Amino acid sequence: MSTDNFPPLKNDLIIRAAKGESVERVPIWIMRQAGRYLPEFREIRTKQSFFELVQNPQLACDVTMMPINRFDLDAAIIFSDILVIPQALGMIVEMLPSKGPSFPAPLIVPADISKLNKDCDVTKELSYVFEAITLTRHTLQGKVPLIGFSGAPWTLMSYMIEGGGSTTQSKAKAWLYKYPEESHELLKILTNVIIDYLVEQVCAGAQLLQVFESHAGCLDHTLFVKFALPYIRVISKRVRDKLKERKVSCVPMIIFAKDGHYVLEELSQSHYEVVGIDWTIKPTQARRICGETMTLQGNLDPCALYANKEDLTKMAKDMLQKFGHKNYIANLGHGIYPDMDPENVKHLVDQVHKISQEMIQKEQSN
Ligand SMILES: Cc1c2[nH]c(c1CCC(=O)O)Cc1[nH]c(c(CCC(=O)O)c1C)Cc1[nH]c(c(CCC(=O)O)c1C)Cc1[nH]c(c(C)c1CCC(=O)O)C2
Repeated sequence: MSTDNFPPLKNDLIIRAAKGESVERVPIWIMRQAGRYLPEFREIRTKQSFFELVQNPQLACDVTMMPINRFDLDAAIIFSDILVIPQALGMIVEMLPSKGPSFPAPLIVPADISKLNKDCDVTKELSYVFEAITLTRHTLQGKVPLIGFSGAPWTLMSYMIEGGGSTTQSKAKAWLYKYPEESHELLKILTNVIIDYLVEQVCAGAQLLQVFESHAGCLDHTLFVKFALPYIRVISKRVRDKLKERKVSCVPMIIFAKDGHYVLEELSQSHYEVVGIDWTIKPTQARRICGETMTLQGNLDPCALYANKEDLTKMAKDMLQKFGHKNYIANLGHGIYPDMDPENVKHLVDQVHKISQEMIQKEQSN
């Protein structure tokens, strides 16, 4: 499928917001917008395993389109997972029904790094993601932009050592204290793969990129600055350089470090157009730290969607007033939960549009 005849973009609100340009209404998308809270997703999951969906470009495209067909969202995000990178490096990852991701053979000691296929050809190993992106760009017919993504090095490293979810990340953190050099070696391997992966996603048609540092919250400032931040910075720089070399226009990049309020200043100076924030920091404080010209994304508590519609409207309004309509992309502060009522998602999306449009019109008439 061709990558040089994509349909023209009809809604570029999120791209304009990411670049700090003016918008007529605030764009909104929802992290994990294609997921188990949608009955049509649960239906398709009765027939296919999670990674069967991810690895089949047509099915991945169909799932990506599910929330776009239902709600007035301003971006699609390619249906995939951050754990496709450990898979490309040769690790086995299973998605267990009530447990989430699981690695039957995690990395235990630094010598295990040598088992990784560190020179893997990303173009080949993850070709299904690139095919899904190109197919989805055509299927979207320019309705909204398509976001590509990757996990950040520390988050991927911690999954590869923990072998699944963990509240303390203590096995992975032990590496940082006991084996700092080998930890850097692993982080460098991951960074190189992530860079190639993101560049290929843009070449395949991704119009924005989000880097997920989901496990920022278990580090302290010193560890983050040593083991996470340098790689986050190298990624944004090298992705831009590599795209330039290939004469492909760069796309806006979003860094989202869950629970990363303690490194917001550093993240806002890491050459990403957008900083995503969770609900543990006040919007006004995030603005103060990141500056007026930084585009912020977030940060409604995902549980706010359990509230009644009237209260949800108030929370949407409050969020818009605090962030302001400029340099802002509305979103939750983390992924949506599987038991959420899709009706409430629709309400949030529509209210963000309605309220922000009124705010902007009122400001223009003054
Ligand atoms: C940490 C992480 C993962 N995956 C991801 C992250 C970073 C974001 C975050 O911090 O949550 C990213 C991700 N995972 C998924 C997407 C798809 C795009 C989207 O709609 O946002 C994205 C962007 C689909 C998914 N990834 C997963 C599902 C549900 C799996 C299923 O259908 O059984 C979906 C729709 C599984 C997954 N994948 C992962 C976990 C922890 C789980 C289990 C938890 C859960 O079930 O929600 C790893």
